[in-house]
Amino acid sequence: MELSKVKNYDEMSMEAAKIVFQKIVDSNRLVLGLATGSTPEKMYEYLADMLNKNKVDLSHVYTVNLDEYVGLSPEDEQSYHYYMREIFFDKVDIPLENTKLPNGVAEDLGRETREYDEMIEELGGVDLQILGIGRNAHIAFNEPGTSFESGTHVVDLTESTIQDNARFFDKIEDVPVKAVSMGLGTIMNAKSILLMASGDGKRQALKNMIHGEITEEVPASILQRHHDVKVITDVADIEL
Ligand SMILES: O=P(O)(O)OC[C@H]1O[C@](O)(CO)[C@@H](O)[C@@H]1O
Repeated sequence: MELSKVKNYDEMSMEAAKIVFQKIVDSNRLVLGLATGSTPEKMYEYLADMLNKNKVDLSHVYTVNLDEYVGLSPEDEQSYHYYMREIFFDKVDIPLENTKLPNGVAEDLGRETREYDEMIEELGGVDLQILGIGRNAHIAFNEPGTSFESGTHVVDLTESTIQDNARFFDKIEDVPVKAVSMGLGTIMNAKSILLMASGDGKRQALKNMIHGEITEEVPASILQRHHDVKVITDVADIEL
């Protein structure tokens, strides 16, 4: 694991954007795993700026997102489909057919999860996976207790995640209680991983992830077993 300590959210976002930008420019074909949530917002903004200023062609870039809420259609403003279009896809010149997210309104969710994993495999796997981390050390929507071997699956969100995400909704009852999420096994298959964490609220999760026991109770702790993880954080007293 590699650690980059930065001063603030802005620096974290810029450093991450530069890494992703370079990877895009250096590759003939790239599968990017994308995350949502508040953490990567500014990174997408910086990345879009860099791509546009340099007129980078993105027809060789494919994206697969980590997760989507169950019950929210792509047109729903709270859906991750909507978030990705608003924050990134509509701002850059990427063919929309290259961008994939789980379908949270699929009639058969079990089939959706299987087909999502197959789709990732057909693309050749994820080259670079961007991650945030939840306060309870969840990555994607893999809550404590999720199997380290899990593929894409349907998740019951924990109370703490529902509370954390309530800020994006008018009222807490509107927060979906289930999501379709890539599994920990899926994430571990990525060739490289870039995890961003900002703010003191993530301190304990980061400490547990880096130094704690590798246990399914701390989903992000599995990253200790990945050979190519870079963490960028503005949390002051985090060490490797
Ligand atoms: O970036 P945030 O909003 O703090 O969320 C942290 C994590 O929680 C999720 O939004 C899911 O709840 C992840 O996608 C994200 O990595």
